[in-house]
Amino acid sequence: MAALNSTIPTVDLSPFSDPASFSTSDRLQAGRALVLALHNLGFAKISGHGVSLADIEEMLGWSKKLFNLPVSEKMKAPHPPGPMPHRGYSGLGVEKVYSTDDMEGHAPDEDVGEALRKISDFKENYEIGSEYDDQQTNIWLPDDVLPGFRPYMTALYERLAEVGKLVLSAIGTGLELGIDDYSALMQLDSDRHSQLRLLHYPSITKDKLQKELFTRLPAHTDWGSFTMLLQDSRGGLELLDPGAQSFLPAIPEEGTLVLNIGDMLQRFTNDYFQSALHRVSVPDNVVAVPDSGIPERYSIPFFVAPPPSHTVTTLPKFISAETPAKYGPVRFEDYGAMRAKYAYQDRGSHE
Ligand SMILES: O=C(O)CCC(=O)C(=O)O
Ligand SMILES: [Fe+2]
Repeated sequence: MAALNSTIPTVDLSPFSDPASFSTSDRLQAGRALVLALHNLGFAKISGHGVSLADIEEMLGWSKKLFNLPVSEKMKAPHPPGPMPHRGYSGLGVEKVYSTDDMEGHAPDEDVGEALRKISDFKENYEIGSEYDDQQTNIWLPDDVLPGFRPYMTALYERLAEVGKLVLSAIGTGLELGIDDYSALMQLDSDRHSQLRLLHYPSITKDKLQKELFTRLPAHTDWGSFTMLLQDSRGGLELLDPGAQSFLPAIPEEGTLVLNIGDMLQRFTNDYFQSALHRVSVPDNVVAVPDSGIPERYSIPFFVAPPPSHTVTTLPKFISAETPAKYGPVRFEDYGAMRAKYAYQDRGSHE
């Protein structure tokens, strides 16, 4: 079921997306293949997830339409100055992604947010949540700026939330969880509190990247349950192989999504699945074009997350004498606030 593709396995989830055509034992086999990949690496590529090539083209098409708008139009749906709500448009250099390691090692009087910003992220992003989210309200462009964008993205959110459920059920099947453990796993997915993110990395000269004034996206882990990501044919996403301690490129493969474990599934499984450290760099084979530099890139991650009020605890099944508990219970909302604290310059009420 798992095929090797430049060492990142691709797992076919058709037995879950098209259950009528497959047997229970096909589902078990596919689930086990997924669990094996996630246990070994913390990430995998998935196919057979039910999102067609035409859907993928359409998603990237809308994202391009959005980012092609003049900045003055995009700024009609501005992300607020602080980290919450994490909604709307952020222009180049506004949001800063970082890892927990980056938060440490600063002098007590140092402005950590400013120190992190010495290298800015050369990307623009637009954040969308569920229309039914009771904590964060979407920030939409006025309808006449990009007609059809809001209904398309609202439907896309719902669609990807379903794919997220399918992935989680494949994980639960592969782990062969009993009914109670399975329902605890399912609580790591709230249809209303996940996040759809549109990302655009404009072209940039190699010189700028080499002088280390800018990065596309520095190494970090995602803090939700898991992430499903679509990238265009340019590539650039790299994930750390924890065994080899080297980054593996997620070479774009038509129709596949990249799945990576986030901090909540790591805690839930006591490191049986490790949260994948990943970054966006410039693929080795990319040729810089004179004047414009390295070509632009688009990606669309969907972050599956628990409800904000949910306290994530490790499943006893993953605790033993050889693997003692590593993590205490954590309320997802508190954890997210801690991780997002420096993402925007105005740290809002989370300071
Ligand atoms: O653009 C990508 O491929 C990665 C995006 C990502 O890791 C993130 O937004 O957390
Ligand atoms: Fe990420």
